[in-house]
Parts: sequence; C-alpha cells; structure tokens
Amino acid sequence: MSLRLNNLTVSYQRHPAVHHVSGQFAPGRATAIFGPNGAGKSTLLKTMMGLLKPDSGSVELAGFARRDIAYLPQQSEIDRSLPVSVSDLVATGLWHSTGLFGQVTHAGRGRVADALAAVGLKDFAARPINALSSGQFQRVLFARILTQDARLILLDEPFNAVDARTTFDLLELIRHWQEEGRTVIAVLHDYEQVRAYFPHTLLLAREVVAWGETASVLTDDNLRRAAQTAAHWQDRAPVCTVSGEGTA
Ligand SMILES: Nc1ncnc2c1ncn2[C@@H]1O[C@H](COP(=O)(O)OP(=O)(O)OP(=O)(O)O)[C@@H](O)[C@H]1O
Repeated sequence: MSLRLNNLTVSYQRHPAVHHVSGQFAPGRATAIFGPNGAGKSTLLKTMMGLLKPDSGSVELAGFARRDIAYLPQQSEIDRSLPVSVSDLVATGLWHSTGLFGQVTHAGRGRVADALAAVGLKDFAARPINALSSGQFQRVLFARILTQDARLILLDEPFNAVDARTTFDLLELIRHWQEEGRTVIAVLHDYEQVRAYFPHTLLLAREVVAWGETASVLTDDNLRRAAQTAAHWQDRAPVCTVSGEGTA
C-alpha cells in the first residue's frame, strides 16, 4: 500500500496553492503536514481525497480502495445542525458494508458501541450531535473512523478548538493506529504534538520545503525557509503557467 504525489499542482483561479509537489507518504506511519497559514495544507488533503482536481500531476493510491480512506475536514466545514444522534453518525462509518440506506446489523451496532467506548463516549449514543461540545464531537468523528476501519486516515487540523484532555486521548489513538499499521496524515499547527506523535513530517510552503523524519525536517533553518517562502508569495502570488481551474 502506498500513497505517492507526482509533481502535483493545484490552483484556485490559476493561482497555485500547491505547486509541483512530489513525494511518498510513509506507509503504516503518521505524517504531519506542517507549514505557515495559507501554505496549501488543506488544499493538498482535499486533493488527495479527490475533492479537488489537480491542474497537473497526480495522486497515486496503490493498494488503497476508496473505502479504505477516511477524511476528517476541519470542524468549521461540518454542518452539525442535522437532527441525528451520536450513534447514527458513528454508524455512517459502516455504509460501505450496509449501503447508504441499509439496516445496521447486530454486529454493526456492536462495532458502533465499541468505537464509542474506545473514545470515552460509552453513554453518549442517544445524544443529538448538536448537543455536544467541540471536544466530544471530535471524539465522535474519531469513533466514526474506527467503525469504518479505514487504512488511510486524513485529518485536517483535528485538534482545533478541542480541549487538552481530548487532544491527548485522540493523539494516543493515532499512536495506536500506527501500531496497527494504519497510515495517518494530519494537518497540524502544534510543533510539540508533531514532534511527540508524528515520526514523519511534510513541511509545506506551497512547495515542499522538507519531507522526511520529523527531527530532520523541523529544523530552525527549514522553518525559517518555510516562513520566508510564505512571506514572499503572500505579497504577490504568481499565476501558474499550468492552465486550468483547481476546483473539481
Ligand atoms: N476555495 C478557495 N478559493 C480560492 N482560494 C482558496 C480557496 N481555498 C483556499 N484558497 C487559497 O489557497 C491558499 C492555500 O489555502 P489552504 O487552505 O490550502 O492553506 P492552509 O495551509 O491549509 O492554511 P491554514 O493553515 O491557514 O488553514 C491560500 O492562499 C488560500 O487563500
């Protein structure tokens, strides 16, 4: 199983947000995508998920089917007003096996209960999702990933507006996922979290600044280069010569 980016360029109105990015994610490990604001991190994740179309280059998913991939967007992009319960939402992680309108089986209900227990929300199954705190809601979304049994897990700033205890518990879950050989790719802003839980890092500033083992990537020199690159393009983002619009 591997996930490789081949010379990937993704633009909005021809302004590249991700520019000629190539490399391979470490299989069965956790990689952090780290970089300044506007560096293209979310754009890259959405492109890997197939939500944005690249102008050029490709995302090569060898050995992963679509059903193996879980994607957690930023909480701000999720509509929580739907009148569904915690267990209903977690059960949507089973839709690959149940079909969109299929009945959840007894075994499926057991998986939902196990997933809720694993994220510390055993007694929350019947709670409406709009009656949860940000931290509790993030636990529910991680439980959904557990029921899906995803092999490739993409997380966009999963700990934004999440309390310290929940962050710690979910980071431990990410550690456990690696022990199970799952590939985790997460956009993060917290340097200490990256160093403690993510053996690999892609430092992105529209282009790859560095990509490899976290200790060798997050050096003062590389971080300075990433900040300088960001300052440069924010003044005047160039129009890429590659034609096409990024939005799928
Ligand atoms: N829908 C869009 N339409 C036009 N431009 C966009 C759109 N989404 C993002 N951009 C621009 O693309 C660039 C990369 O944005 P992206 O959200 O991928 O960065 P990021 O690294 O995730 O940023 P942050 O850390 O601030 O969340 C930014 O300049 C942003 O303004």
